[in-house]
Amino acid sequence: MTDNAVKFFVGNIIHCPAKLQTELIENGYVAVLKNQIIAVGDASTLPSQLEQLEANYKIQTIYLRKSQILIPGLIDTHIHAPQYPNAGLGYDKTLLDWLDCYTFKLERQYKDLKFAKKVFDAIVKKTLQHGTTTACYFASLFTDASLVLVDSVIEYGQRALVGKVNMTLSPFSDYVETEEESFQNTLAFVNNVLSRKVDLVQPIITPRFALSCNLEHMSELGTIAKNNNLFVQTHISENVDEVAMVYETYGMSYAEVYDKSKLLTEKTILAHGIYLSDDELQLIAARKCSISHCPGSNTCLKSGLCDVRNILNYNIKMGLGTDVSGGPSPSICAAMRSALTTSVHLSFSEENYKPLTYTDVFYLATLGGAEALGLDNKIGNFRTGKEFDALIVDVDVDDTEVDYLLPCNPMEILQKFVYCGDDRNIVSVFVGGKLVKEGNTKFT
Ligand SMILES: Nc1nc2[nH]cnc2c(=O)[nH]1
Ligand SMILES: [Zn+2]
Repeated sequence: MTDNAVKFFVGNIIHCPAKLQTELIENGYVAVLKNQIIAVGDASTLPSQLEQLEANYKIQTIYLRKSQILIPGLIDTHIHAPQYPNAGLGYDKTLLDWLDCYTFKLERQYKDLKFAKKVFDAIVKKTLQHGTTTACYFASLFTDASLVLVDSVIEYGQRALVGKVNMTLSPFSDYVETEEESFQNTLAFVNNVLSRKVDLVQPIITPRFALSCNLEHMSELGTIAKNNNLFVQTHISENVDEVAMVYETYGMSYAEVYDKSKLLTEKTILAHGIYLSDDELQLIAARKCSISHCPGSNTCLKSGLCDVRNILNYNIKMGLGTDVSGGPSPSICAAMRSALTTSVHLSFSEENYKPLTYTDVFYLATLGGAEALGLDNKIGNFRTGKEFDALIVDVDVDDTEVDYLLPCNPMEILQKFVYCGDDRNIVSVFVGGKLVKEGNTKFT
């Protein structure tokens, strides 16, 4: 497609204009110039739109089929790129043993930058294939390997936050760093990423969790985040043994530990949050942090059932995370399904509990994720002025899970995609207006 052309995507469009709200623009259009959405509307007004623009721009029109919908790109708010080779493995353990027996042993291997490149190319390509237009990555403890992930993300055109992992406490003497190394290497990583001046990619400060860093170290990392206006990501309250160990170590709640380290800000993404008390949720809400819900991981590591409805009631920003390889799947579509299952399971033991619906998890996977990552001014839905991160979803593709035997209306197409779809139903993926995955869509 020509770069200075205005592209009109015409057909059925579904997005979330606000928290937990879903809008269908039936027979609508989204007009895109370069990376930006310049107009959204009803296709009946298209002739007058085209007339206005034709004098100055080339026009390209992409007509969606009846079995297709245009939706915003999916957002993974928590994923560990180096753990991808372990996806599907090690679920005989729970969190703390899983870290020692499987995860650290794999993560130690990323001094080998050839191995790093192979894995990072694979995970970036795979997540894009599954429609993840934005990912918030835990990269490696090693700075060079973390920069290899930045290379892969830039090469394949994904939008991403990438963090060098920090940990000074670990069972392995060759997989740990001193506080000084952590501080210096984090600064070097941040400066390297910022110096590339790539709009799509930003560094994020990444203390692993309260059991791998001490208070002083976490405060220093918080200072780097503050001085450079960066986001912070870490884990919180994922597993009962972990929560107990944090209390034993610090004599205060998990959220208080991070608050004491000045890590709780409106630019903080906390993964899991299953066992947070009301006081902790109030504190997290007051600090305006986000929570990444990782239901696939919470199930496979037998961590527990996270009550999303309860967290949303505190007005805490929330998105979905695959948490590969705590979670087995790199797909946010799978995470949506897993969030639905978890919510239904919660409803079995709580009277009058209203389980999440397919549109609720669609919100979490799109605008919710954008809000959690502080990117809702840029992406998350099809508001004019935002960047065009989008997927064309088709439920009538040969050789997939979905047989399209009876016509579906657009909301049913979304519902089918959420419950039955996979990457084969994502026929086109756009990041910042650029086509990064092309399926069987006709460009006219
Ligand atoms: N799920 C998960 N939880 C963690 N807590 C600390 N590190 C990790 C990790 O790598 N994965
Ligand atoms: Zn994680």
